[in-house]
Amino acid sequence: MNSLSGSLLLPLTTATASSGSTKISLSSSNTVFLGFHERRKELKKVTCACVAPPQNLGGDGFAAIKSNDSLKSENLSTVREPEDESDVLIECSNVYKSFGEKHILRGVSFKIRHGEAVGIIGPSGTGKSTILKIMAGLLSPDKGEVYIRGKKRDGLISDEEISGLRIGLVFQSAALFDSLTVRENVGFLLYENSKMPVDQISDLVTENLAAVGLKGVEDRLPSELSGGMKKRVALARSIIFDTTKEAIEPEVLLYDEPTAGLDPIASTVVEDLIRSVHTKGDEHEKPGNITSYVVVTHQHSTIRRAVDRLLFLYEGKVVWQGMTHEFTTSNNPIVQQVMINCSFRPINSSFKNSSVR
Ligand SMILES: Nc1ncnc2c1ncn2[C@@H]1O[C@H](COP(=O)(O)OP(=O)(O)OP(=O)(O)O)[C@@H](O)[C@H]1O
Repeated sequence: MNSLSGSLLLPLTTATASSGSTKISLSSSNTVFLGFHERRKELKKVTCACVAPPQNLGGDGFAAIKSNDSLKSENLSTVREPEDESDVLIECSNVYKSFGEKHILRGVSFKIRHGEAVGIIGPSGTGKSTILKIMAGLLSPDKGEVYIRGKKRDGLISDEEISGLRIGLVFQSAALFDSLTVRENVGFLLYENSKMPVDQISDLVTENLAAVGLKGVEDRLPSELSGGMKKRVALARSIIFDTTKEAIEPEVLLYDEPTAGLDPIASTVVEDLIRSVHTKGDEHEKPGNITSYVVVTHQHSTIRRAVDRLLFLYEGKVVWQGMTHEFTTSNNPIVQQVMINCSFRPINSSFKNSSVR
């Protein structure tokens, strides 16, 4: 059974999730005739949390590190400073993942540090969403390790009870529960998993909806919202937390193409919201706020507005990583080819359909 904690939320409407040996599947049609209490019981099966033991945090972790993973032709093997490991929240080490004959990830290694805003980019089908799901603990690697605050995760998040870090995944599709109202969607984990009075949860839902620029939509169903509004509701759901808890673990939020399908203005709103819920590792951060986040994106505006550091995934490996502004000036031949093929432009262009092969 999946564990539940704070604001971590992995709702899967019309989707299927594997959880250890248990396969969970839920479609909106499964829930449409149930009352709210029953529907919550039903939906509770598909929420899960990932947590790990606390360690001391510190440092900004923003140094650009070039990787020499698969390319030797570029200046990728620059001398690396000794690294401070105490601020590493998530580490993927030599991760491999195949689906049948398709070898998608072939030795992916990177670290997500306290306070970071990281983007994962790369050609379509290169495994960006797959590595996000592995970080979230929804998929386990075939080979390699995932460390959560220094502790090796064995299997999926549902397989163990560890505490100290919340990891939230915001799905590309927003993945709201179709049969629940906006209020029920946003407050879902608190209704289910906290001792907060219903009225207090309702107030908190309204507060979090206001934080993402939504007012008066609490009683609407997801089908009554635009695509951009759905994404904002999903964001509100991912940042809500139990305000009665004394200690709130830091949270890493993973966004899978948060601006896909949105027009430029709606994209900008979502990108700025992603920034606004980020604490940037401030010493006096508010509990419950997002400590670090990772965004999988094809949108240049998202890269420019919402991300500080980039990981470039290509043919199953991280072939380049560095600060966002360094990407456009990189000497890496693959990066340069992407720039030429995709006309890397500042605002709202996309390289989703391009190939660097
Ligand atoms: N559960 C699965 N079963 C089989 N194949 C899968 C599964 N998940 C992903 N794949 C395949 O793995 C490859 C990588 O998928 P993934 O969604 O991670 O790529 P991506 O880089 O995020 O692509 P895009 O940019 O188009 O969203 C694709 O070929 C996809 O079809």
